[in-house]
Formats: sequence, C-alpha cells, structure tokens
Amino acid sequence: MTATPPRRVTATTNEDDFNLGRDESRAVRRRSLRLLGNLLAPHKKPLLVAVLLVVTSTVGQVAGPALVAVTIDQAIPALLDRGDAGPLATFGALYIVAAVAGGLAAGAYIRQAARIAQGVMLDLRRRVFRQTQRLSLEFHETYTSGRVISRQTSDMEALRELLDGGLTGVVSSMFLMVFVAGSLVILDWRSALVLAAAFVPALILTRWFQKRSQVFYREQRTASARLIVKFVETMTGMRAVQAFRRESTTERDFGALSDAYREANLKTFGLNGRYQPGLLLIGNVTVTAALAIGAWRVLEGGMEVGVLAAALLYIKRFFMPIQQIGMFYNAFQSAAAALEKVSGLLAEEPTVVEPQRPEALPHARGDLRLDHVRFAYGDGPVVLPDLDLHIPAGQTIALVGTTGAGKSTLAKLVTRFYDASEGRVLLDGIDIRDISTQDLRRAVVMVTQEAYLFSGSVRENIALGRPDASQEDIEAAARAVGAHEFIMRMPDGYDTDVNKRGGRVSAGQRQLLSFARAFLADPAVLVLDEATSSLDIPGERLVQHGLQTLLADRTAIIIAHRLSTVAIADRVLVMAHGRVVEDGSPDELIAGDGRFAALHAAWQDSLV
Ligand SMILES: Nc1ncnc2c1ncn2[C@@H]1O[C@H](COP(=O)(O)OP(=O)(O)OP(=O)(O)O)[C@@H](O)[C@H]1O
Repeated sequence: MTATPPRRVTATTNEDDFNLGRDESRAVRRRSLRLLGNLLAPHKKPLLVAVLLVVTSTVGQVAGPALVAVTIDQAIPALLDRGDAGPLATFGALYIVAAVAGGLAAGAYIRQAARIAQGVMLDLRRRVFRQTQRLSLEFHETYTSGRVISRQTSDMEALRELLDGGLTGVVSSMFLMVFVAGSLVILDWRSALVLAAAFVPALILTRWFQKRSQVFYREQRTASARLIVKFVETMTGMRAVQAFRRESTTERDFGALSDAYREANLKTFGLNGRYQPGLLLIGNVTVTAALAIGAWRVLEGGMEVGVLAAALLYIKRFFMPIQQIGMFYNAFQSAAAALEKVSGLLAEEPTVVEPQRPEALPHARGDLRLDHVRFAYGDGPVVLPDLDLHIPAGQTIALVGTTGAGKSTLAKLVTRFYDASEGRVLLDGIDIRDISTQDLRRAVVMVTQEAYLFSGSVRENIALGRPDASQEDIEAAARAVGAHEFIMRMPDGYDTDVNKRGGRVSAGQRQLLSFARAFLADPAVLVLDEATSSLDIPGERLVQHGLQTLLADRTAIIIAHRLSTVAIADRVLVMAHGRVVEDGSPDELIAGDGRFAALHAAWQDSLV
C-alpha cells in the first residue's frame, strides 16, 4: 500500500476552519497585520495628520470636566465671596474654546480618516482583482469562483464598514480613554484608583468577549461565503438545475446554508447582548462607588465638590468609549476575519511562474516535443505516467480516447496552464517554462469548448487576442472561417452587442466566432477542444469548413469528438489511462484492428 502524500498547504487551505489552532491563528493574524501595514504604508503623512487631529479633539473633550472643577471650586466662590466675575468669564470662555476646537478637530479627523480609508479600499480592491487574474488555472480549478466573488464583495464590504465608520470611532475612543484616565490621575489619584479597580473586571469581560467573538465572527464570515458560493454555483448552473429538476434540492441546501448564516449572526448578537449590559453595569457601579467615597471625603474635608463632580464626569466618560469599542468590535471582528481571508488569497503564489530569464521566441515554428512528461494534479494520482511525443511543425493531430484518458490534461500542459511534474514540454526545442508568457501565449492558443464570449461587440470579441487589429483584418478572419455572412445578418453587423437581443448566437456560430478569434491571433500552435454538442448537419459542415481553414499550416492538437474532424487530421493519437496506445494516420489506424478501428466503425454506424 502506498502512503498518502501529505496534503499540500497553501495560504487559502485553512480558510474554512473557524477553530484554528493557536499557532495557525497567530500566523493568520500576523499575515493580516502585515497586509494592513502594507496597505497603510503609502498613507504615512495623512495618518500622522489624522493622529494630530484626533489628539486635538480629545484634548478638547477632556478639558471640559477639568474646567468644570475649577469653575465650581474657584470661579463661583470668587464671584460669591468677592464679587469677582473675572475667573468665571475666563473659564467659561476657555470651555467654549475647548469645545469648539475639539469639535472642529473631530470633524476634520473624520474627513481625513475617510480619505485614508477610501484610498486603502481602492488599493485592496485592485490588488485582489490583479491577484485573481495572476493566479494559475490550478488555483481557479479548486478555489471556486463563488469564493473569489465573496472575497471581492462581502469581505470588501466588511472592511469598508469598519474603515468607514467603526475604526474612526474606535481610535478616537481609545485616545479618549487614555486621556481621561491620565486627567483623572492628575486631578485626583484616589478616584483614579476606584477607576483602576473597576478596569480589572471590565478587562476580563472584554477579553472573554474578544475570545468568543473571534470564533463566532470567523464562523459568520465562513457561513456568508458558503451562502454566496452556493448562490453563484446555482446561478451559473441554472440550466443543469432546471433540466434535472434540482430546484427543490438546491432550495433546501440554500435554506440550510441561510439558516447556518442566521445562527452564526445570532450567536454574535447574543454575545454582544451579554457584553454590553455587563460593561454598563460595571460603569454604573464604579460611578456609584466613586460618588459614595467622594461624598464621604467631601464631608471629611478631604476633597472639593468641584473635583468630585469632575471625577464623576471623567469616570462616566471613561466607560462611554468602552461601550463604543464593544459596539464597533462587531465591525472590527467581521473585518478582521475578512482581512484574514483576503490576505490568504493575496498570499497565494501562482503555480505556473514566469521565467526569470526568458528565452525570446518571437516567431515560433510550432515544433512540439513532450519529453518523458509525467503529470499529476497537485497531490492527486498520476494522470500521465510517461508521455514521449514529437509533433512536427504544421502537423494536425486528432486526440481521441475514452473519457478521463488525459486528453484535456495533455492540452493544458502544452498550453502551460499547468507545468509537468517531471519531464519537459519543448516548443521549437525550448522548454516552455523558459519562454516568456507573452511569447508563449502568442505562439500557443487554446480554443475551448465553451467558446466564451465577453460582453461587448462581435468585433471586440474577435479581436480579443489582437485588440489593435484593423476592421479589414477582423473581417478577413471572419470570412476565412465562414463567420462573415451570419455576422452581417445581425442587427448591427460587427458592432452588434453579443449580450443584447439579436446579438445572441447559436452554439455553432459561437464556435465560428472563436475560430475567427484564433485565426486573427494567428498562433503557430493551436490547441482545440472540440465541442461535444452535436450540431445540425449544415451547421456542422460550416464549422468543419471553418476549422479546416483555421488549421492550414499550423501545428494543431484537436481533442476530437467528430469523425469528420479525425478525417482531416494528419495523425491520430489514441489515449487510454494517460498513455498513447495507438499512433498513426487515420487510414493506417482504420485499416488495423485496434481501438481506433473499432471506434471508427461505431462512428460510421451511428451516421447511417
Ligand atoms: N483539475 C483537476 N484536478 C484534479 N484532477 C483532475 C483535474 N482535471 C482532470 N483531472 C483528472 O485527470 C484525469 C484525466 O482528465 P482529463 O480531463 O485530462 O481527461 P479527458 O481525456 O480530457 O476526458 P474527457 O474526454 O472526458 O474530457 C481524470 O481522471 C480526471 O479526474
């Protein structure tokens, strides 16, 4: 028995686990913080300005109670005892100045923070988009598009919510707490001791809340991502869902996932429902205790009334921001969990890497060689054990074989969507890993079954691989593959929008458009996954004719599903279990008694 190979761990491997181990959790946190630091780095100066503004506004706020104390203890007695209104006017004016300066600075701080936050979001959105395009096909085949979508939508939204409102509040709250505590120590250290005693249970409660909510918020993010994945999957697979009457099953699954999401949300709210009243209670008890002790000290003559009033105001103010922090903790946890996921996606590395020192290949001839290629997807079983193959320039190969034989895999290796696990793929004698992606993509083009059309005009869709192509070139390509006539019959000809009414094309027409696209790109090697859908006979003839024009003079590998395609090939390769089991011209193989001869006979039978 062979031992199972260890699971390959990449940055996104553990993103669905919301109960991470201690080390893993730390590593994930560190990764998010690194990303955050990286995102904030270009905003150092604006950040400094924001800090100065928040400090100014906090000083304005903490000045209030201190001014109340001196007003009660000095200014009012001065007026009452000596009829001197001077101190009252001075302290009153100072109070107004502090309030106005604090308010203005707070406003400016909010605007400054918003500017930084929007800058960070813009940068992050772009990074995620760039990264998803940079990552290799291997990543996209395992990390579903729904997940990428939830990274770019709901996770971004969570971060935006935090940066737009929450964070600004939390930062100013924290400053306020520190300044209030400092002022209280200066004003009356005994009252500060009462506050310090209350701070301990508040801290314990906050820590308890933090720990549990971290798990709950991860759970919430995961549940929300699962919901989006399910939704996107159902929408993209709507035809299959309806064709196989899967509506009730998918609805049930979606319902269960929605329910899990609701549960996850409820858990976080439940936690908050205990945390906030807890804090409120601690705050009120502290104010009461400070009042009782203070009143006793005032009676004993150890404390002035104004100082007591100011101390009580400070204590009340100290607990206000904790509550605010508690409230924003929601947004913070959500955003932290979102940042963890986004940072995981950003930390992924493409499996197919651009060569360090690429060899130039501006004009490939199209000579292909697979030199003892061995291949497995990730840690999976070996799909191609040992493929040794030479395809001279200009040859048209038809690949046939049972399903799962490895035909598409071979195509993905030749186009370098994946790299061989062992052995080499050579184009004109150069290892394709040493050819720059740009040269390789120009030399080798893959036409897939789905013949994907992007929103836009027919012209733009044909010119996909050569956006600077002239109208003449585009039209010539369309004429060559036999697409010109039907394009001209469309409402706006080449300018018809493929997503609008009248721009909808049939499966065969779609294929012709993708042939025109490939013809215009003019690669030396063409890899073509023939559509399995059967076309009507005129449609098939049209496509066949287009295909023949497209193939002329280039090296071509066609994953063939039609007998007519095999007939135009120079050479047929029959694959089974990742090996080439028959190799020869169509005529040679038909004359023999191998698999292809049997397949050919069956095909012919199906045609009569
Ligand atoms: N992305 C992937 N990850 C893991 N295994 C894969 C992946 N794609 C294909 N395989 C496996 O590799 C093997 C070969 O698949 P491949 O798609 O190359 O076959 P094929 O000959 O093109 O089949 P078909 O004619 O049905 O398209 C199959 O066993 C398949 O399960």
